[in-house]
Amino acid sequence: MSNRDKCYQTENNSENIRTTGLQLLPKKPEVHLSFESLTYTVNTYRKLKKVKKKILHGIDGSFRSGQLTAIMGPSGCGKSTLLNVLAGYSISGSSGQVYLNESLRDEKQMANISCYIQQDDYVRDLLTVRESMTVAAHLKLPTTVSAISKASQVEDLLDAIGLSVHGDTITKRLSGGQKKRLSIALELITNPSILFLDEPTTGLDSQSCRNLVSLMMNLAHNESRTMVCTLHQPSALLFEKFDQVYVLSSGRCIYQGPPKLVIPYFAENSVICPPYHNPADFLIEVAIGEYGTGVLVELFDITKLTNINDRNKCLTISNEDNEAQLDNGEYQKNNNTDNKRLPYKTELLNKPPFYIQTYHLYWRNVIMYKRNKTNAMLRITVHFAVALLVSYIYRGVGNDAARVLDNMKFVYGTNLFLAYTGLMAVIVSCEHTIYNYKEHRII
Ligand SMILES: Nc1ncnc2c1ncn2[C@@H]1O[C@H](COP(=O)(O)OP(=O)(O)OP(=O)(O)O)[C@@H](O)[C@H]1O
Repeated sequence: MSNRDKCYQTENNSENIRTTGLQLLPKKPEVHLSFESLTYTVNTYRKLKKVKKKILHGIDGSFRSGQLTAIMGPSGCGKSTLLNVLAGYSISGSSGQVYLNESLRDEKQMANISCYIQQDDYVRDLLTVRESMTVAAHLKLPTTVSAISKASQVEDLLDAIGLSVHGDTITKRLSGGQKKRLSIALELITNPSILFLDEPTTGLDSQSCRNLVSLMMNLAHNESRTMVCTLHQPSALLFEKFDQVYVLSSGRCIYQGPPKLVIPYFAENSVICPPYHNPADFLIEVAIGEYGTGVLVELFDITKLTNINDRNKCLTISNEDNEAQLDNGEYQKNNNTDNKRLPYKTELLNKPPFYIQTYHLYWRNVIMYKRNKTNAMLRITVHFAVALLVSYIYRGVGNDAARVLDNMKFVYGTNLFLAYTGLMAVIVSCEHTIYNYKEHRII
């Protein structure tokens, strides 16, 4: 059976979601991401005084390749901050060690092997799905890859992600779930080993959530990627699909392990889940402190202690062992043989040169201008109107030597007008520009 045929059908869904191993770039190595004593501090201001605020309090953890991990916790507990720090977006203010297998994280390597899919879908509204993918392929893949190969990879990925039938649809017409899948496909072009997703299920209905989680699960299980996402309050059905959950409470870890072990683990620490309760809701209630802050302190300490004893910190119980461990009543066990940090090395990706990137960005903008006719017509009309007005005011002035100062004002004014109207476009699209910078880890 070819890789293409290894399709995966989600339960009770109308859409097929498939993953594929067909990639132009060589498969990047499996990467086991772990971190020790991770702290993140920001500056806040109280009555003009700078005050340091700790958001992450020296947490440890480990996210394994081939697993889908959900970072959970109440709002404001530091989920996105943890994702930003791990992905290398928030460097200043953070301390502690982040490991890629046995090596300490290197910023360039991290950018090369990972991608970060943010909560907001930054897909270009006016491009079709296929055009978005093609531009991304031209911007991200090396020039040694031919245009035909890039096109075939785009088709392959669209097929894999279940969007080939929507290839010619303008992205603003896509549903929320389809946009999210397009965001993932855009990142899969470079074949990353680690995918970070910030609240991917927010705003999606239960069916789309299930489809998306199934897709992430496939990417983790079938292609041995390390998938880490933040999650708010999933349904019980969705919750148990994850391989691992990492629970934060006020910037501290209170649990890491398989979802099935949550209830027995807390029960062992005298926190009993009420019957018929969604375990995900129960987790959040514990993390908020509804079962007492004393329990939370105990849970911090136990998790920390387990982590200190374990070289790779927080719990990593392999899936096969889950049932057996559940039966034995063993929860946070160290798995030293599994956790050995493996050597990690990968070649940095050669991005296309600046002039090629500029060329593709230029054509992307031309397409977008052509599709946004109202905007283009408005700009042309404004320029014509201003030209007519200025030429009427300055009619016959050019030949009059007594009005040199007026001529100077004319040159100054027209230059200013042209510069500002050009700059305005930059200011309006500034948000996207910042995102692009972030995407390429420039800031
Ligand atoms: N640069 C910053 N300056 C001040 N406070 C910050 C900064 N960044 C994050 N915070 C604070 O850190 C806390 C954690 O923020 P974070 O966005 O990580 O929470 P979260 O768990 O992702 O929340 P949500 O689920 O609501 O998105 C919040 O209280 C937030 O206000």
